[in-house]
Amino acid sequence: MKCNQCPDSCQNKSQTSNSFWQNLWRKPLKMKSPEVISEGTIALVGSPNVGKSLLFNVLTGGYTTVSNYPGTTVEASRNYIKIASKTITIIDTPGMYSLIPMTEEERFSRELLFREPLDLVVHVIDAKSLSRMLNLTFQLMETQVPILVAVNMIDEAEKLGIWVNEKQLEASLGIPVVTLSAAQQRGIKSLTAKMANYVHIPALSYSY
Ligand SMILES: Nc1nc2c(ncn2[C@@H]2O[C@H](COP(=O)(O)OP(=O)(O)OP(=O)(O)O)[C@@H](O)[C@H]2O)c(=O)[nH]1
Ligand SMILES: [Mg+2]
Repeated sequence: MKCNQCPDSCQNKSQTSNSFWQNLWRKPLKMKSPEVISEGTIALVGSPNVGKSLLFNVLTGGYTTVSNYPGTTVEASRNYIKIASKTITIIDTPGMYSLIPMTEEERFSRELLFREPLDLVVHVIDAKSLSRMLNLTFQLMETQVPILVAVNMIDEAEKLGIWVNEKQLEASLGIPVVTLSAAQQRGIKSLTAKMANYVHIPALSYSY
C-alpha cells in the first residue's frame, strides 16, 4: 500500500515523510555561484616572511584562487573583499627584496606589478627591520602606482622595545602608513579604511 494512503496513525507514513526530509537534507544543493565582478585591485608585496599571506588570509577570510604566468612555477593568490561597498581583488604575491629581480619569485612579483592594473600596492614590512625594508618602499614609489606601507608584526617589535610611530613615518615618507599585527588582527580596520581611499567611488547621480 502506498504510504499516502495510510491512515494518519500509520507508522509507515511517518517513516516515509521522515526519510523524505532526511534525503533532502543530505542532497547537496547545487547552486550556481554568481559571477564576481571586481571593481578594483590591490596587491600585497614585500620581502619574504613579513606576513603577506597571513594578512591576505585575515583580510579575505581565506585563500581561494591561484594564478601563475607562463614559464613560471611561482604563484599568486587572489580573493575578494568588500571595501567601501565595492568588490576588490586582493593579490598575495611571492616575497621579493628588490625590484631588481634575483630569484624566480622576485621576477614573478615584479612582472605582476607591471602587468596588473593596480589601484594600490600595499608594501608589507616587518616592524623589527624597518630601515632595511624601506629600500623596497622607495623603489615601489618610483613605479608611480599608489603605495601604502603596512608595518606588520608590531606585536613582536613591541616585545623587543621597538615602537613605530605611524604618523611620523607617514610624514617622513609622504605616503600612508598603517601599523598592524596580522597575527593579533590589530590595525586591520585602520588598514581597510586607508585602502578605501584608493577605491574609486562613482560620483552620485541625481534625477529630478
Ligand atoms: N608574531 C607575528 N607573526 C606573524 C605576523 N604576521 C605573520 N606572522 C608569521 O610570520 C610567518 C610568515 O608569514 P607569511 O604570511 O607566510 O609571510 P609571507 O610574507 O607571506 O612570506 P613569503 O610568502 O615567503 O614571502 C608566519 O609564521 C606567520 O604566522 C604578525 O603580525 N605577528
Ligand atoms: Mg606568502
